[in-house]
Amino acid sequence: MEPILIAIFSLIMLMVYFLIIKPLVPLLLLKLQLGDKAILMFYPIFGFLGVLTKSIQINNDLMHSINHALRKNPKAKVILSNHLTKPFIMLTGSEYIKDSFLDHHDYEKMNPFMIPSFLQKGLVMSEGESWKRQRKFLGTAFTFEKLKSRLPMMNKVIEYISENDDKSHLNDFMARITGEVVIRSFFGELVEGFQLEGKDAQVALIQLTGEISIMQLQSAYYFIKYLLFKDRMFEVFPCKKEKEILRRVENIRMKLNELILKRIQQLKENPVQDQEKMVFLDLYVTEYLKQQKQNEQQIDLEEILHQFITLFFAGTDTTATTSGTCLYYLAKYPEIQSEILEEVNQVVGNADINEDNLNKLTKVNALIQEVLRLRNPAFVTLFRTVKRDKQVQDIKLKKGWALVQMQNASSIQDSHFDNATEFNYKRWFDKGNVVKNDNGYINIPFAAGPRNCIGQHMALMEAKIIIALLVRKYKILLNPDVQEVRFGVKFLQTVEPDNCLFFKKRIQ
Ligand code: HEM
Repeated sequence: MEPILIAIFSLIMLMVYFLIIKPLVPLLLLKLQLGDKAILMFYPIFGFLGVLTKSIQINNDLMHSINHALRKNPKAKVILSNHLTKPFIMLTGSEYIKDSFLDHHDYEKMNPFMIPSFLQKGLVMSEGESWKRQRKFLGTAFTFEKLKSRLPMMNKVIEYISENDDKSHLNDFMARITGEVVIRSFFGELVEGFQLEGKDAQVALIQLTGEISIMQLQSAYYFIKYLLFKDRMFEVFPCKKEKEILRRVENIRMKLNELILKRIQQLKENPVQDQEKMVFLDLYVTEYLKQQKQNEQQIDLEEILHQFITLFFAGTDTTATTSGTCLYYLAKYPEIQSEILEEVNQVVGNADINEDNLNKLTKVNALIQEVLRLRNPAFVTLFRTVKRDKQVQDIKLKKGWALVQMQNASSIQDSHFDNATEFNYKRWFDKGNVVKNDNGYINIPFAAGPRNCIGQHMALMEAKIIIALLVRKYKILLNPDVQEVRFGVKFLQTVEPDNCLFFKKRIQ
């Protein structure tokens, strides 16, 4: 009996050491050093994700606990938490965030997909020279000037999907629109009627990427596997669900590869001459063929495929959730909805949204800015690992620690916005003086620095058209059967439940 008891005792002591003492001691030392500048939110095993989950359970709002702590202690520059056995540093002070964004080479992003064959070689995950080359190459395609040729396509997609979707699931409805826009922006006419797994391509991709990204939040088994093995988690003792996901990933990869190869063949025989008409794939294939001719191959098929998945992953749910949250606020505040409808009728009338009227939708723009300030779906950046011991302002970070930037932390402080926690879209009408004590890193919903969001113009363009066209066509109402609307998390900050809104067709 005794040896068994000793073994159990030793196991418990080991667990206490790894799960509590090991991450907690450096956090306590940091707290001692930083005093008021640090808030300690230690939560054994689950860390930051445990804080969010508890905040949803108690307050119906994933950000409540963190925002409450930050407002109570406006001097705080950092939240100290844990990620299983490691210290987890959440930067909240704008100077700290600035330093870490500028020194981006010192941090490695953790792949949120855990499947390296899907995203790893694209812009979000790549590093060093490969990231620099991709950023430069794609940067030219994401300017407003280049994107404006997509406006007719966006109008068409929104019209079609809003007419045909049953609109009973807000986030699905929005993601069908934004997913289709990304697919068409990448592949153009090549994807007409394109299906994956017997479904419309964007539906299959949304389902798959959604399932993968929330797996770790759904069961402790996946969560601990993710913390232990990261992007190798699917390789280690895969369960039935993981094997099924890997099969779907392979199937989708194969279908996308066929599409890319088809375009390579088409452009070999018949190159596109007009740069303005090129979708993202055409830009890639043209460069790929040019490099092949010059024997200087840098882009390969795998990169093109990963880039598509990257843009789909980065551009679909983010824009969908932002638009969905805007619609929720319009339902909650009917007077704002009337003001927005009046603007749309005056500026756009019955026409499509084009380059001229898009920029005159100042109230629609103000609504989106306010949602991004207060309810940014990307409430923190992707998790990072610190690559080497380094200093950020007065914090000494150790190699291997986990870190995120809370890019909206300053947005809820009265020192930067009047009545900061109040939803007031009118604050954005006065363009000049919205942000107080601004150092350029206070209102940064799309992050900042060299690795800021490359798709921000596209996101704003899409969200404006979605809101304008939907408000013109439908009266947006809160579903009376839904007792409580909450801000939860489906990888991103999301309005829940999914059936919280009604869309009642307006009499034309
Ligand atoms: C409202 C919608 C959006 C929001 C709030 C948003 C937010 C962000 C944020 C915060 C980052 C930095 C992430 C990090 O460093 O961990 C980022 C990066 C990125 N976003 Fe967006 N995004 C949106 C829409 C889009 C769209 C529409 C696309 C493209 C179709 C896109 C493509 C990207 C890419 C490729 C990166 C990585 C850039 C790099 O590392 O160089 N995003 N986004």
